Amino acid sequence: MVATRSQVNVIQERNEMRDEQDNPNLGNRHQLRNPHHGLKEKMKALTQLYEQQKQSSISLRNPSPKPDKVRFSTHPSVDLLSSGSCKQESEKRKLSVVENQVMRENSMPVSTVSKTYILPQQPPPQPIAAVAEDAKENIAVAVDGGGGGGNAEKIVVMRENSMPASMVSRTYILPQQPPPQPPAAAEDARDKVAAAVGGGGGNGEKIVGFTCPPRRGVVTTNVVRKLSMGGGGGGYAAAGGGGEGVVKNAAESEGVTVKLGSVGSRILVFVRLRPLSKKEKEVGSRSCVRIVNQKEVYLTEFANENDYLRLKRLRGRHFTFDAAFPDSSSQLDVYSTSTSELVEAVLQGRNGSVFCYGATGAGKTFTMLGTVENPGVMVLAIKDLFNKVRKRSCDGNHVVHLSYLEVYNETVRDLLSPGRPLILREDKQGIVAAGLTQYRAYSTDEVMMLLQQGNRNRTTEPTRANETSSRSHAILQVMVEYRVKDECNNIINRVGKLSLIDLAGSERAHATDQRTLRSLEGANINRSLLALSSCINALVEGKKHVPYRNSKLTQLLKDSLGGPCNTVMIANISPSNLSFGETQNTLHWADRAKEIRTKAYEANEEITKIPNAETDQAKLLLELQKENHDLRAQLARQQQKLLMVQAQSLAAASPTPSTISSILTTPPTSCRQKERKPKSFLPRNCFTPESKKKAPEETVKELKQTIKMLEAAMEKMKKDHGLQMKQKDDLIREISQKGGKRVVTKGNLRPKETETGELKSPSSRFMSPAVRDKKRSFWDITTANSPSVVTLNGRKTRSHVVKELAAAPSMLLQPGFARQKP
Ligand SMILES: Nc1ncnc2c1ncn2[C@@H]1O[C@H](COP(=O)(O)OP(=O)(O)OP(=O)(O)O)[C@@H](O)[C@H]1O
Repeated sequence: MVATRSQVNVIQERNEMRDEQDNPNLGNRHQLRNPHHGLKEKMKALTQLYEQQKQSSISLRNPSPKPDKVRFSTHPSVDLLSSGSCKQESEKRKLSVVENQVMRENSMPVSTVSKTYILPQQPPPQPIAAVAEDAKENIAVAVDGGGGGGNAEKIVVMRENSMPASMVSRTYILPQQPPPQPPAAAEDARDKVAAAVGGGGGNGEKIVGFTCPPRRGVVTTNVVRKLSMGGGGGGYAAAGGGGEGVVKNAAESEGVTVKLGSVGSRILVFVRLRPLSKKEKEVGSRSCVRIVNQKEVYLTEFANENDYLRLKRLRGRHFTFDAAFPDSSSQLDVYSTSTSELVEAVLQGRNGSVFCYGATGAGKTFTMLGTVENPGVMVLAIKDLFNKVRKRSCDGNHVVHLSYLEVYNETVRDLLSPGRPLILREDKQGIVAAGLTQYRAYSTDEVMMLLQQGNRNRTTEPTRANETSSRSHAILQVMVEYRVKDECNNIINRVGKLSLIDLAGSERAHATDQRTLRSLEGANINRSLLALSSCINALVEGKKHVPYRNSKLTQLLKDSLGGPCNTVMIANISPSNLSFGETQNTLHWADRAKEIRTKAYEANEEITKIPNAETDQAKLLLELQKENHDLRAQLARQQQKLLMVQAQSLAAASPTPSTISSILTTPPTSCRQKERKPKSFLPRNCFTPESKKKAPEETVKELKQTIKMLEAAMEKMKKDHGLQMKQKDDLIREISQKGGKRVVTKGNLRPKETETGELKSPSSRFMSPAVRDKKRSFWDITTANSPSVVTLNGRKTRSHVVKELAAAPSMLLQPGFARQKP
């Protein structure tokens, strides 16, 4: 008969209480011996209270002849009737309550305590009393469940933290992890412990807890691994998911979030369970895998029907991973939990690898490639990548390159342009397949097309386990190059590489196909997978030499396993009990792989600095261009001013309207010059892109010359202006001198008629400048459009104006104003 720890404790307490009664001095010793004394005291008090309340309710229902003699307070330690006799009575009752309980617990049928599942959920901190209450409830469940008796399986689900030690029937804690040993030896050791505990395979549940001390350089997850062997009606039927005793857990509905870097730089391991296939259902296979809490995988081995000795014996194992996907998980669930962060990291210039591992037909290709309706990780990753690239295209330039290869029978082949086998070479980038085609991809559709093309070239054959079994390992590599300028104008070049690997599945060789091509393929696949396991072992054990060179596959995976890379492993498993061996093997290696640590790394980033001298010259060029622009604007303003002054002075000095109009309308010399030769002041290519190609010194020289020319032009204009002013002054002086000698009258002004009696034309009267000055009219000004005829003084005369009027089109020549010809 198996006694639970709680039962052992209660018996112990009873003995201690008796000892205390016999010898009160033992109280101190008891306290020292039991570190949980306080908790137990409280538990005891609570148990008593519970019993007291039960008693009182019974007594209320069946009133005793002396009902008033015993009354209970709400707290067991406070007795309202504190007489000496009552105290004795209550002490006696306390003892009898404990005895009753022990009796009941001892009489519980063993088969009722069949299993204890520990959920790693962290409850909020509770007061000790609450914990004790919890514990009591759990005991009650376990004990009361016995009422049902028989072999019925009872499952107690409780939180890890709230579980008192007394609840576990037997817990063997191995004090120290034995030195690293080959997997088979480790397996053996565990089995031995289990066998020792399981004994003859009685009815009771035996639970063995392993607490592994942290390995060298390994992050421990503080999860108690359990190996359980049961017999009879108990055992792992519920864990097997065979339909009986299904454990429902609220935590199942919780989302699993796995953050890169949140667990250091170790490989993240996920497990994906596929649904039972039609074929498997037809042959009546049962599911032997169950996923609980989205992280834990329970594997059950059902006994062989022909093995009558072990018919009732079940063997199972429990594994914990970063996440475990049940058969109902969608492709998107798998992608977003396992790979989406890797894609983001690749855009930051980091390397990432995802590889699917598992037995043939376990669902590796389905996870990686998927179908048209259910695209897998490769397709979803590429879609996501291009979406992200499109969103960031405003920041810089992205270039996506793609390659797709397979390793078949230890030869590497290009799937995008099949041809001769490729040779692997090691260079500073790592192991590369020489001559592998790198396609530049511009869109998701294009990549999809390339993928389809590559998959058509991939070697697949129907096998016993899978109609379309991949007989090769396929590696799709996507390289993303990202170029951007930072604030200092430096060019940052980031290169990230994402490797998506669909491994071939191993299959057990059968005697019948020993000499077939399939068996040769199988042998090669197994060889490379064996090489992969050796590498995993070496990496986990921290060995200096990792045998990557043992196979082409491990050579290609060197970066992903032990290099600077974010690596994700998806272990695919079948739920069928017929594939138990393969599933156990896969889970075992996945569990090992969890402990591989990848190298610390930084983003593959290259910064190209633009030399300071170059930036200085570029700055100088810009400054000079700006200065040039300002000077031109300034010059234009000066010219405008100058023109205004000229116009005003001329208007004041010379009444010739045409002169004024010509000044106003005719652009200044410099402007005319500019019009004719627009590139005379500035170099032809000052603002053209070619100017960038010229040496800055040359540009500076040209600009200086331009400035000089502009200054000279301005000087000339000033001189002209001064000259004109002088002329004006002379003219005024002359007029004033003439005016001083004779008085100008109308008569004087009128020219004397010639002796021939010939009358001068009226226009001759207007020869005098004084009169001309006075008689300026609107019409004269309008003639400004006429071609300028300049006199000696450089001014126009009215006669000229009149002459011109006939020729020049003016308002007078407009209809209604037409001048009659004499
Ligand atoms: N999660 C899943 N949901 C539905 N069907 C699945 C799932 N996983 C796998 N399958 C189906 O199981 C069968 C085998 O899967 P798959 O070809 O992916 O196995 P595999 O591990 O790649 O095998 P091999 O190593 O021989 O290539 C396929 O018909 C596939 O559609």
